[in-house]
Amino acid sequence: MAAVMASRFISRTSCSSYGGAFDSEAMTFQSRRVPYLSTHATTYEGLRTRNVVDSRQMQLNAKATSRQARRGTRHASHRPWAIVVCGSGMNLVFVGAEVAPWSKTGGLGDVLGGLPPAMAANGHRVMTVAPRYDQYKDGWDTGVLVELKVGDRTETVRFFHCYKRGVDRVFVDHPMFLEKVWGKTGGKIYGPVTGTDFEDNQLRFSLLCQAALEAPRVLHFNNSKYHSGPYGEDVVFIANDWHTALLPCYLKTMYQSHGIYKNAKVAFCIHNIAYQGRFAYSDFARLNLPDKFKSSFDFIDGYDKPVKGRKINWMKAGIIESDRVLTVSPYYAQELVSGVEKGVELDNILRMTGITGIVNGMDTNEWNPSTDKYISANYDATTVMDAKPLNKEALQAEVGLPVDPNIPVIAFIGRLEEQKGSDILASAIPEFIDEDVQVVVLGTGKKKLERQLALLETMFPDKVRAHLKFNVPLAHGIMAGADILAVTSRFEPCGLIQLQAMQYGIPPMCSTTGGLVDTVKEGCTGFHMGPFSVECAVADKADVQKVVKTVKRALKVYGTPAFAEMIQNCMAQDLSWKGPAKKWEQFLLSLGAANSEPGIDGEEVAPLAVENVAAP
Ligand SMILES: Nc1ncnc2c1ncn2[C@@H]1O[C@H](COP(=O)(O)OP(=O)(O)O[C@H]2O[C@H](CO)[C@@H](O)[C@H](O)[C@H]2O)[C@@H](O)[C@H]1O
Repeated sequence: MAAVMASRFISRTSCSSYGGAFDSEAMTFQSRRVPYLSTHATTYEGLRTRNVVDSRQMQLNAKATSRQARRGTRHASHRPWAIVVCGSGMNLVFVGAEVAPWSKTGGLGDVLGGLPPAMAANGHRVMTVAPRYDQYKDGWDTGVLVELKVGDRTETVRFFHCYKRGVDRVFVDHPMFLEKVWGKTGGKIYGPVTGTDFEDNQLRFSLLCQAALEAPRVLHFNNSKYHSGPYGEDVVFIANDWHTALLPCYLKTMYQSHGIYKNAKVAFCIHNIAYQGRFAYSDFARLNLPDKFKSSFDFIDGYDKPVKGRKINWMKAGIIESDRVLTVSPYYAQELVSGVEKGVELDNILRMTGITGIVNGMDTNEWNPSTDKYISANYDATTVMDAKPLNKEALQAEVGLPVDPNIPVIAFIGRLEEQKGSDILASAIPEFIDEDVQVVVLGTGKKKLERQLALLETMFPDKVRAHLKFNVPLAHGIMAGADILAVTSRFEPCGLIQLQAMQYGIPPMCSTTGGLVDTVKEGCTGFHMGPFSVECAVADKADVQKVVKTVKRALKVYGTPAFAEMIQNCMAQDLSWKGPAKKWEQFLLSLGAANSEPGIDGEEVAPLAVENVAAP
């Protein structure tokens, strides 16, 4: 440990000038730390020390630019897509286990894909740090390596990078990530099969947290015309879910106690409290943290998994050790502090720390029915009624259901886990399938839940299709072609699926929980079924009836002027990250990190940039 700590802090003394001139001195510092890398580094565009800018001058330039932007006088006419100029803002570093489109198993990846560009568009300097699970075509080798103490070994990680939509996308390269997934990012990020952790997950995510703390200090980027050099120390880290919960602990013990990152802050965002990272108490030793942190991790529950009795709980520590905690909708924030059931035994801690809810936005570049490359007939609010039958026919043909645009199609898309209540839907289907209706399910997850849906397809071959895959084009095809989206979640922190549905003119039919309450209005943009039991062992009979009743109610409205109005209401909303990004800005400013300033009212940088589509 000591040796690594030493090498870590040498950089501090040898780079005392940074924050001043981002020049070749900094490069020398890079080379000193990792001498055998200097030649690689010079081949990397992002690391070249062209455009040397004095940081103070740079800030003044940025402020002037920002003022011009507010007056609307500065547009990059030579690049018609570059419609944004940036203010001085904040230095933001989002850290997460997945980042779409490079890696995604669900909504966490979407948020780390979509929110950072929206923050960049508002004038902030933004980086994401996520593992390199694959050989991403667009991720370049920075040639920068750091050594980190992970468990009882010293590991070397290498940083890869690309700059997209105003965001520095940093990927942490290490065999613990790359060799696990190796070209198949879907579903293998966390374990060999759904619901099972990789044995070394604690080490993998310890490595991610430490690498994320190094990235703003050691990486020098000149891609943006508004910012250059390293991010430095006045940074706000945004840690997402339990995988990143060690970040505030390492920040305090490895950096702040040595005078580094003194003014940095950490916000901890809960996307799903059901996954907390509970491990054996003895595993605390693997984390290389001083004993004083033990109480933040200490946790006792009544479960036998992964071990009986006393445990460590990563999320608990993340909540306690961060500066502030937030989650992805206001209603979910209320639920989390309401009691043990919804707060999953961390409600007491959250009542102590407090928690803020900001509803998620969605990526309206990826999900735009008027430009969607995956759908048969592109449309907007004025043409939706003409396009829907065409897209429905295409969907029915693709999944092998009888092609008839007059039959209403109910869709379900999601991870097949108890949270999403696919078992509740499966129990309800036989009770409403006699109606004139078809059901299309797209999901992958627990084998038991997959089998249940596959069986329904066998029982009702002309009416039910279960595609047990992770299939992005089909997800888009479903959104364009279906009429109603069933969201049968037992709990739902925010939910992006209902936002995507509304964006495509599909009124969701949803349980009354979490972000579904904040985003779907009964009778206006969708149908509410009422709250469901969070008991996961079996599908509660009363909840099954709520689904059956609401399906029948929705089918009565389908095809009427009231339904057409709901479609219009759905499509009239601005569901993009623009509004939520402003709320995030207010929240992050309230942390008071040094040199934090508001940004500007921006649009997304390069909204149509084709290079944003990452491909393994
Ligand atoms: N089989 C499949 N094929 C293709 N695409 C599929 C798919 N299954 C799911 N998806 C996609 O994955 C995403 C799912 O996002 P959600 O937010 O609805 O749920 P998730 O529970 O994963 O996220 C968690 O984090 C997010 C982000 O904060 C919260 O909104 C949410 O409530 C919380 O549970 C959507 O983009 C959806 O289109």
